[in-house]
Amino acid sequence: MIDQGVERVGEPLLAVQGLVTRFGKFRALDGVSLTIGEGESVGLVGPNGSGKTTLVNTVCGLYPASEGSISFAGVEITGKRPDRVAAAGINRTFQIPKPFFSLSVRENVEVAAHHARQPHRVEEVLERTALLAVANHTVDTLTAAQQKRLDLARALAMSPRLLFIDELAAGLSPNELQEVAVMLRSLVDEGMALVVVEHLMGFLEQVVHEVFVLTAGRIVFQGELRDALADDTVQEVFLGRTDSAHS
Ligand SMILES: Nc1ncnc2c1ncn2[C@@H]1O[C@H](COP(=O)(O)OP(=O)(O)OP(=O)(O)O)[C@@H](O)[C@H]1O
Repeated sequence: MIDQGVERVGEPLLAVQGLVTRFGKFRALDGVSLTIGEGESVGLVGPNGSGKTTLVNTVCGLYPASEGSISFAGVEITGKRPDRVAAAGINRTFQIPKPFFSLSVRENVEVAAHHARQPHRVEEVLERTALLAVANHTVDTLTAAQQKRLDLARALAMSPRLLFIDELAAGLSPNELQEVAVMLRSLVDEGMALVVVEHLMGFLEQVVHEVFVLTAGRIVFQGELRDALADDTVQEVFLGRTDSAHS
């Protein structure tokens, strides 16, 4: 069982303080501090290699924190195993989904639901992620977009309070992107907190309230997306790719 602790009123849902993640001598995260409130939806943007996935992996317990602390709903989770972090209510999707390929879509979601904090309706998750029609198919028959939706379905089946979305949009068609944006927005409307790692600003602006801009393992901006795009430091960070960042 995860350390239950006592949830304090007014605590942010996620509080990251002075987080450093080292690979050898390289500091992929170099003192990241941020808070995310219950039901907030934020974007995490930054150039390739700036540390976005490392931040997700460190919060989720896949990488050990070298320094700093992470607490969730007032309970320290620094150094907890990924399954303990998930049991506490933090789930995530992967840039490259890792389903059980020999199982059906429904079985994949059932496995995740088995570990849920609260019993969850598998059929509801399948419907919500538009996978009901292929629920009995094995995963190796799915398109790339369906595999991404399955990854999201598995995360949702665990009833997270905070969900990290790691570049879900890459490789989706404009229609699929729009559907995913609407689905994520509905999760936020229902009170789930979201952290969306994404390069597509047009997608982000439909889903998040504000963004954190990360470069070289440090947060250099926090605020509304439109202010981020007008910020000198942020423009410098994206120098050479500012145009595509608006797409
Ligand atoms: N397991 C690892 N071992 C060694 N170095 C790593 C590891 N994971 C990430 N890094 C390095 O840490 C830095 C941050 O990588 P990370 O994947 O977090 O960046 P990112 O912002 O998510 O990039 P992208 O947008 O390309 O996904 C990079 O220099 C990367 O090479």
